[in-house]
Order: sequence, then structure tokens, then C-alpha cells
Amino acid sequence: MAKPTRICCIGAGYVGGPTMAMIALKCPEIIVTVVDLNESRINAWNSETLPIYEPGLFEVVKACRGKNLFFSTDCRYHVAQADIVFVSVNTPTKMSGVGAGKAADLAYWEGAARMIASVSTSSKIIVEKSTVPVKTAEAIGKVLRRNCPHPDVQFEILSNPEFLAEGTAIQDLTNPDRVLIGGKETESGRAAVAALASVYAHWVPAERILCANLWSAELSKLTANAMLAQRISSVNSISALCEATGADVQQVAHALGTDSRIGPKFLNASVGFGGSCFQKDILNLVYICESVGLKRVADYWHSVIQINDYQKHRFVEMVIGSMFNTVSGKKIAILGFAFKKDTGDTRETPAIDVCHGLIADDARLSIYDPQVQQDQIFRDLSMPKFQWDHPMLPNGAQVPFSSREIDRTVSVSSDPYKACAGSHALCVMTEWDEFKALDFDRIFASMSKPAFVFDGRNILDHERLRSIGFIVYALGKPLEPFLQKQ
Ligand SMILES: NC(=O)c1ccc[n+]([C@@H]2O[C@H](COP(=O)([O-])OP(=O)(O)OC[C@H]3O[C@@H](n4cnc5c(N)ncnc54)[C@H](O)[C@@H]3O)[C@@H](O)[C@H]2O)c1
Ligand SMILES: O=c1ccn([C@@H]2O[C@H](COP(=O)(O)OP(=O)(O)O[C@H]3O[C@H](CO)[C@@H](O)[C@H](O)[C@H]3O)[C@@H](O)[C@H]2O)c(=O)[nH]1
Repeated sequence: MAKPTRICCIGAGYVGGPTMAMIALKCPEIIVTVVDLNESRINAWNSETLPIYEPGLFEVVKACRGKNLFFSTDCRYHVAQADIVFVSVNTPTKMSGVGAGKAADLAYWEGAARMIASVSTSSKIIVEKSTVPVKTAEAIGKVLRRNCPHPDVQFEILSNPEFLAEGTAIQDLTNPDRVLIGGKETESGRAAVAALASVYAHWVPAERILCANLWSAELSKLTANAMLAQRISSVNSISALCEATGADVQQVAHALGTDSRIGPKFLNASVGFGGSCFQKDILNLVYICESVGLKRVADYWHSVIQINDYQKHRFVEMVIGSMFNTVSGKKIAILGFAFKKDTGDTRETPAIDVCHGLIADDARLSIYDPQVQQDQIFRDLSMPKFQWDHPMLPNGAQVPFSSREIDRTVSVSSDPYKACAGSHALCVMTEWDEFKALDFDRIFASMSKPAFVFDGRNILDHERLRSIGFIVYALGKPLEPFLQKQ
């Protein structure tokens, strides 16, 4: 293929929007259009308030929007025009039927493929940007070929998984560790890989553009997420042992991380990992292993999720146990609801499970997050698991708590001091920088006594808090006498 001049991306979400904005910024001669069925999302991309919060994103979008970057709901038209079609639709965990609770739901992907086939009158490169099970390209190829009415139209499918993390998307896209492109080992496959590589070559050094076969690229993405999550579960499991023995998980992690074979990143003990990817992708990996008869391998990766669930339960038990085994009727401030700092995304945030655990014990929660709105928090707390990633499905599955129960027990505050006033305890759920700068003398004075801090992210100055008078639980750190079981 000659140098691509028109790119269309199906799916204007956390991946499609930022990745296409970066391509448009770096490749001014390419027309990039991001399409989505969700009209309000597209309207937001065309407005001054983008649909996602991501540091630096607005500046990139503003620099190209209306020049070579466009957002539209006219999916069929823009796909038909494109040389390269990225598919960046959601691939959530299946909620029902075969593989429910584990397998990836490829319904959105298949819908996109059928649409591409039906509107294409010219050959195209189709790029899997979504995270998909290994061998998806084969299935999608069949859908494309069987549904396209024009026999001359050829589709070359590439796997080009995305490794950006939310909150640092623009940084990650500007300076990626690597760009991975998988393609068929045929002449046309290699040509397609070269065409896509030429897009990234506008700003990514050649040695960081890795080429692989299709199945290796697909599997690398699932494995990368599984291994990142595995590091967190490993250090989180050790955080429990630290509390039991008087070791300090941050000191242990530092000692481990200075071994150049281990490295220092992704060793921060936490209340648990969240986000739309880790759990979903590990469950998908587990399902694939089970499907090919590798039960021992499936069990190994499943244990990463089990430890993550254990960590969240352990945190709830610590809160309730420390507060004399009951939080019934007690106000507890929840600082942070997003799954990590610098994002407003709440998908699979550990805060949901912790809040549910506390509500089950009849606590009254007062939640503050600088980027998450009240309606989102209420939706998350009254929604069944996995429903968050099915934006187009009607409601219906069973909810853990009714909306009425959530209304009765939860309030959301736009001011952290109001959230904490009158509370018995505050729980740090997200590592927002602004929490470190709060006036804890003022907060302590406004709280019931004994006043507890449960730091699920280890971001606060625990010694200072103790000197103010707080009882402090710091995850994976030696327990102060008040918190030790007799
Ligand atoms: N969120 C991340 O940080 C991240 C990072 C790397 C990879 N991924 C993967 O990328 C994919 C997309 O993730 P996301 O977070 O951007 O999801 P998202 O839910 O934010 O966005 C997906 C968008 O696709 C749209 N869509 C679905 N079907 C469509 C169709 N047939 N036609 C047009 N639009 C359609 C939806 O309306 C939605 O706006 C997933 O497979 C995910 O696992 C996500
Ligand atoms: O040492 C750590 C690092 C992270 N986390 C938590 O792990 C979760 C995930 O964090 P992170 O990986 O930074 O964010 P994501 O946006 O979920 O990004 C992951 O998932 C994306 C989607 O597949 C991939 O593209 C990225 O490479 C991968 O890092 C969050 O809850 C973090 O708080 C920890 O608890 N301890």
C-alpha cells in the first residue's frame, strides 16, 4: 500500500480518542477521524469538555481538531473512506452465556467488523487496537471476508495492542516503551505491517517498533497486563505478611526493586489494583488457558485476582475490626474513588468493593474525589459487576445494593473537609496528590474520637498523623499497638 492518507478509528473511548489525537498531532498529512455510535461522547470530543479526563489531552486535541483530527457519529462513511481502520471498541468480560464472568465479549468487535465489511469498496488494513483473545484476528478475518459484497476488496488484519496507562496516556503515547505490530507472515501481511509502522515512525524510534506474528502480538498484550498485575498481587500478598511480622512493605519493595533483574516499578502495595483492564484481561487469559486444557496455568493466573480480592476484603476487615468490630451508623470518609490518580475513571476501582463491604456493615459513607461526579459514584455502587463496561446493554442483572440503600447510606461531597467532618475514620482509596496537602490538624479537630486513618495507598505522612492524635493503619506497615489483636 502507498503511504496511508486516511485513518478511521472505531471507538472514541479512553484508547481511541487519545491514540488518534497523538497520530493526528505527529502526522499532519494524515486525516484522522474517530467515530463512535455514542452521540454524546462524540459531542463531548467536539466540545471544550472532553469525555475523559487525561492530563495534557486537551492541548493535543485542540492542536489538531478541525485540521486533520475529526470526531463523528457517521461510522459508515468514514470507515468507507479510510485506508487504515483501527478498531478500539470495548471488549468487556462476558456477562452471560458460555464463558460468562471470564471470556471476553467480542460482540462490539464483531458488530464493528460486520459494518466495515458492509461499507468497504476499497481494500483496507484493519488494526486490532482493542485488547482481544489470541486468535481473534482469525475470527474477524472470517467475518470480514464473508460479509463484504465486493470480491476484489482485501482486508489485511494487524494486531497493534495499546499499552498506555490512564492518567499518563499522553506521556505514554509520546514516548512509548515500544509499539507492537503483529501481522501475517505473507507478502501482503508484511506490506501492511510496514504501512502501519510508517505511521508510528513519524515519532517513535525504529528500534522501538517491534514486529511479530499476529498471535504473538495478541498474546503479548494479555500477558503484559497479567504480569503487571501479578507484581502488584505479589507485593500485596507480602503486605499482609509484613503486618503480621513487623516488616515494612515499602522497605521490602525498595530492597527488591533495586535488584536490576526485578526493577522498582509496579511494586507499590495498595488496597488492590483496579481499572478496566487488569481483571478483565487476566480473566480472559484464564478462560483461554482453560479452553485449551491448561488448568494449572489457568489457576496460576487466577490466583492474581484472588489475592486482589483478598486484599480488598482484608482492608475492610481491618477498618471494621479496628473500630471495635462495628461501623454501624458511623460516618466514614472515603477519600478518592477513581481507580488511580489523574483519571476520573472508576471502572473496577477497589473503592467500589471497599464501599460495598462497609455498607454491608451499615456504615454511613461520605465520599470525595476531585474528578469523579456524584452520579457516577451512585451508579457504580448500585450496579452489578461488569455492567460498567457494557455501555449499550440495558440494565437488568442483579445489583448488590438497591439505589434506595445507596441513597440512604452514601453521600458525596465536593469538599474533602466536609467529607471528613464528624466522621469516625477516613479511608484513602486513591493516591491523589492533593490528599497529601490536606490540613490534618483541622480534619482531626472535626472528627469523632478516636479518629482513625486507613491509608490504602501509603501516601500520607503517618508519623505526623500519629503526632496529631490519629490512630493510623498504613497498609503493609508495622501495626501500632492500638491496632494489634490481643
Ligand atoms: N482504557 C485503557 O487504558 C486501555 C488501555 C489499553 C487497551 N485498552 C483496550 O482498548 C479497548 C477499548 O478500551 P476503552 O477503555 O477505550 O473503552 P471505552 O469503553 O472507553 O470505549 C469504547 C468505545 O467504543 C464504542 N463502540 C462500541 N462498539 C462500537 C461500534 N460497533 N461502532 C462504533 N463505536 C462502538 C463505545 O460506544 C465506546 O465509546 C478495550 O479492548 C480495552 O481493553 C484499554
Ligand atoms: O505499583 C502499583 C501500580 C499500580 N497499582 C494499581 O494498579 C491499577 C492499574 O494501574 P495502571 O496499570 O497504572 O493503570 P491502567 O490504566 O489500568 O493501565 C494498565 O492497563 C492498560 C490497559 O490494558 C495497559 O495498557 C497498561 O499498560 C497497564 O499499565 C491501579 O488501580 C493502580 O492504582 C498498584 O496498586 N500498585
